[in-house]
Amino acid sequence: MLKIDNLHVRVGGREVLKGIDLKIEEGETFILFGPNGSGKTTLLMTLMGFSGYEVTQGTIHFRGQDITGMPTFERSRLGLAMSFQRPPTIYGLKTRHLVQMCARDRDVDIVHMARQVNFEPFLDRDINAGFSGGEIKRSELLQLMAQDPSLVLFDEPESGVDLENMKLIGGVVRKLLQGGIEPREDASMKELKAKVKTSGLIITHTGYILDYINADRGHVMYDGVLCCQARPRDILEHISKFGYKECVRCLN
Ligand SMILES: Nc1ncnc2c1ncn2[C@@H]1O[C@H](COP(=O)(O)OP(=O)(O)OP(=O)(O)O)[C@@H](O)[C@H]1O
Repeated sequence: MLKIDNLHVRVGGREVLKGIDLKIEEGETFILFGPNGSGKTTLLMTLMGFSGYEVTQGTIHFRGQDITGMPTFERSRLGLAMSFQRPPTIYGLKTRHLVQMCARDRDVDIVHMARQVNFEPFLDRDINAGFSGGEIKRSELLQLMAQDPSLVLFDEPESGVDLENMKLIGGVVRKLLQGGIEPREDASMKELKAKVKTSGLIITHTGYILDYINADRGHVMYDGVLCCQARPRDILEHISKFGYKECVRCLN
């Protein structure tokens, strides 16, 4: 599904990613931990192809295609999507219209989808304008549900979310990864069963999202390199006990 080889990325004149190798299989969810400023968001932004993230070495393959130099909209059409930690406010663009754009030519019922994330009352508000932390996450999820990607990148799905909203968001993230989102109320069982699982790459600091999803593998990003591959729960326990200093030891 995704194959990253020896990826080096420069941001703002500084090398932030220093040789990333990573493979994510179809239907697999991969977890990324790491201290602030280690380069996790940079990896996600580079995978989406945003400007300002200059690949100086290495390649990114997605669904068998080399996407290293591909524009963002083409990556999105290939099935790559991202939920941002701090998405921008877009005045003059209603949430309903953005969700419709995300769906492109899929037959979706936006109101039915919005109900699944408790977001119906927000459809006619400008995108992210005055939205709370939890509302921003639900808006992001609704866009992803409409888009129906094959690989979704989540940048800290828990940030700014209270515990009650976490339950809702965690449940929808699980459904999204399992391919179980109903595009319409009348979607047939056959249609739902035909949907394959979605792959995921999730950045988390707290690990709350692990209570809702199945994730077998994780890594720590430390100063632009990946280290300490293990089960996500084990990594989290280790970081809680010893901090990230053990990761430095592992790199030497
Ligand atoms: N546009 C930019 N110009 C200059 N430096 C940048 C830019 N974007 C990111 N950086 C720097 O790159 C480094 C990695 O940032 P990044 O956002 O990828 O870290 P992160 O691991 O996601 O951190 P956090 O856990 O705090 O979200 C940081 O030192 C950051 O200041």
